[in-house]
Amino acid sequence: MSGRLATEYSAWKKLQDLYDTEHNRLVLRDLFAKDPQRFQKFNREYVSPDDASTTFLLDFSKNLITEPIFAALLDLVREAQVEEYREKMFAGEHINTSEDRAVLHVALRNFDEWKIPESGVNEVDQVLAHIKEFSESVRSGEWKGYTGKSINTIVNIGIGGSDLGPVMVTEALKAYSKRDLTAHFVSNIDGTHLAETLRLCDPETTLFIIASKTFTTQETITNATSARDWFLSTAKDKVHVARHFVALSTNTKAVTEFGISSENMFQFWDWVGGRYSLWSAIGLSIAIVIGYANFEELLKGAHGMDKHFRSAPLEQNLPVILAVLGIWYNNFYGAQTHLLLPYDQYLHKFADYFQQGDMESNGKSVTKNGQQVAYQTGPILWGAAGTNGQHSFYQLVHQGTKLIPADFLAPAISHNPIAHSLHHRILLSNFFAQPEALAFGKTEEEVRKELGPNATEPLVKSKVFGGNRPSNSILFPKLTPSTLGALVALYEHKIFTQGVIWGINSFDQMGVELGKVLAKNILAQLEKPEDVQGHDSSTTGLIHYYQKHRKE
Ligand SMILES: O=P(O)(O)OC[C@H]1O[C@H](O)[C@H](O)[C@@H](O)[C@@H]1O
Repeated sequence: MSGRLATEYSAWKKLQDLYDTEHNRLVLRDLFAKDPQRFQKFNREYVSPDDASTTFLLDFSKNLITEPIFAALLDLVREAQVEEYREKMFAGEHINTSEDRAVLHVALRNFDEWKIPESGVNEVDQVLAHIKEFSESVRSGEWKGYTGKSINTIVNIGIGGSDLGPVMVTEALKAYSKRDLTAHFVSNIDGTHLAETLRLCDPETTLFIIASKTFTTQETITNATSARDWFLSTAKDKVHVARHFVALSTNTKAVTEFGISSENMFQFWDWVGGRYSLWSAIGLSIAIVIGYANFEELLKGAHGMDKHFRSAPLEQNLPVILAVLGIWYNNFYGAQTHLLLPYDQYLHKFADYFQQGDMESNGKSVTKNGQQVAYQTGPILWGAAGTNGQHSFYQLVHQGTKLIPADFLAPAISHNPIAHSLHHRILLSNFFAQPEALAFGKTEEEVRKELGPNATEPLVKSKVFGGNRPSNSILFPKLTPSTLGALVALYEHKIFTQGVIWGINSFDQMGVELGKVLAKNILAQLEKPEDVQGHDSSTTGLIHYYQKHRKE
């Protein structure tokens, strides 16, 4: 985030030399065979500074690194002044330079630990109290709809960061949810999303939570307006809107204009980035679903990781370690993507969540100083919950032509130990086996031995696993609110660290604007063919085809 080109650092040049001279020798089979201490050297246990039960193990021994490479990667962190930029973030300096904003999601879970001199920070506790009071009154049934019935359904209407965080966390912590309360999430402008959701709702017992930082996002405002129309088609009187619509936003004026009174608005601030907002008022649906005490545990878990990130020496600092390993593959091995593979069904939205978190943050190609980068920045992030992915795309990960570094995550204990934990033991055996198979593969010799002398050459070749495919394994006791908070914050700070090294601004998202502007222009031209002006022949042809075939 210094804005310097990463390639100018001497540590970068050193890493390039190390890659050029060493990479042919970086064979995991050999590295493990030569060094019985390899696991000891390259694993770290995280224990939250606030709560010893929030803990996990990061095993990064199955990476294509040696101690000198690891040391050089940490030198890069020092040279890029990650520690200085980290302090600037925590101090509330405006490190989001293009928008002249502080980056203070850490202030949303600070619990008075650090004094941060930014306006709004002193209002965080007040908003948390509002979330607590409101979520408790909905959960207890005290909050009544317009006919006097309690709320049994909530619908969060929001998109991007105003959707993905609440969706991911409410799924991840379903074991803690109030089972007689249903939560829906409507994000897409496609009317199908809202229509199919409203079919499941009763206007008398449904609460709509309109989540939008800006309160100008076309999808959210259109969905919210249609939801209000649907509600009023039964409730009739506008005065009832107050019992059934609340807003989460930084934009009081637009919220009031929409017809939601300020006491039903949950405030946050421009220093909360959309993709870092689940800790803010945007988390209201989370608090309603899992209860405020669990929501606070989530925040505390993240805060513990903030403290770790801020104080642990680099060689012990888990976000930093994940960040530099990512850089090693992304920038020196030429890996294009990174996999997130939680072996936990509850985390089935984890990769979706971090697609925005990582790709909207680090999908940039100019530095903070406006220079074009001549190196790769943020990876394409993808993933799925294990073991589903194994029966889908793992073929390519094991035997395809691409190097795809992966993070495997799993809980030691399941919330659902059915069949005497048989399911969980099978799940975990896969969690242990996959990184092993990726790293060590199966040699031609092993295949020949297994198949016997009559096997054809093509069959032998097709069964060889090259191995040497790197991965991290993260194993935690149980998926609790606090552990989830720590894991999310771990990846947030990883993204921060990588952004600083690449010299980019991880906290704006200019790349999402152009399409929005063009869509607005096209929306005004959709009625008549003669209105379609100013486009290339492809876009014009497509719109004309639509106009010929639409039947309203
Ligand atoms: O919360 P909103 O203001 O409605 O914004 C929702 C989303 O809009 C855009 O797509 C931004 O790129 C996202 O970062 C943001 O989360």
